[in-house]
Amino acid sequence: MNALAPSPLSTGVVFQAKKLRKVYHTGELDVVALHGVDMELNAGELVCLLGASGSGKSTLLNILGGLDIPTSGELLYKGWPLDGSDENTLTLFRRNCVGFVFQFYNLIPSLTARENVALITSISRNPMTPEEALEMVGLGKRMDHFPSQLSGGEQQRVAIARAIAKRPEVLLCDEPTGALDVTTGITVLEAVERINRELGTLTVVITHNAAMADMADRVLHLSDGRIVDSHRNETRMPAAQLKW
Ligand SMILES: Nc1ncnc2c1ncn2[C@@H]1O[C@H](COP(=O)(O)OP(=O)(O)OP(=O)(O)O)[C@@H](O)[C@H]1O
Repeated sequence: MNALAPSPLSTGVVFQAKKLRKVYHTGELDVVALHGVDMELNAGELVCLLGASGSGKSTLLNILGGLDIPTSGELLYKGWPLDGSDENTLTLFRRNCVGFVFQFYNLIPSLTARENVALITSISRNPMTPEEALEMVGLGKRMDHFPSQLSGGEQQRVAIARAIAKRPEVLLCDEPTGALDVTTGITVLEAVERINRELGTLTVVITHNAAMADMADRVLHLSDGRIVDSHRNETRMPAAQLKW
């Protein structure tokens, strides 16, 4: 089966990056955001990407999600190249295989939670219903509310429901709790944790917050565009028990 078609989740290595390098050219200045990243991400893992501001976390996540391409190096998604050498592969990958959650929720204000999610389910090939997706993030009772009637944490959970409604193999979250207080942030992380556990979605979460790393299977530390440390947690702490 084509790995880029919607399919049951796979096992084994999902992403393989070799010597991934990203240089931004701005005027006369070249900024090297990634300095040769090597890594593998496996099916069903919950991975935390930690690092200081400017260390290259968003650059790496955007490349993993097919929103950007590396300047050089190799990136394979289940053997398919995501390095820009094949635009068709990138398009299919973005459409079928990956869901994104950003710090700001980017919901359409004039649509209800259900309608925001339905925008995606209407163009996906094997989606959940918007109701199923909203139930998964604990918003079964708020489906007909507009974004302005929801708290920040609830809006972020709608954004998560929208990201996972197409049943992507990969969920990429860029500072999903960055705009939220601790208690609300934890409800969002609980939703992420549940999706990873129940759907088996490979989930990568960017954070500045080292306390969040305890909920992950694996923690990758980025510094100055390099992975400087990678460790595996023997047990995952439930998101509800995290403190920061
Ligand atoms: N579009 C761009 N053009 C030029 N430089 C960029 C661009 N995007 C990022 N950079 C630079 O690349 C480096 C890595 O940025 P990146 O956003 O990936 O870091 P980050 O770890 O996600 O930071 P933060 O936690 O602040 O979001 C930084 O030096 C940044 O200024």
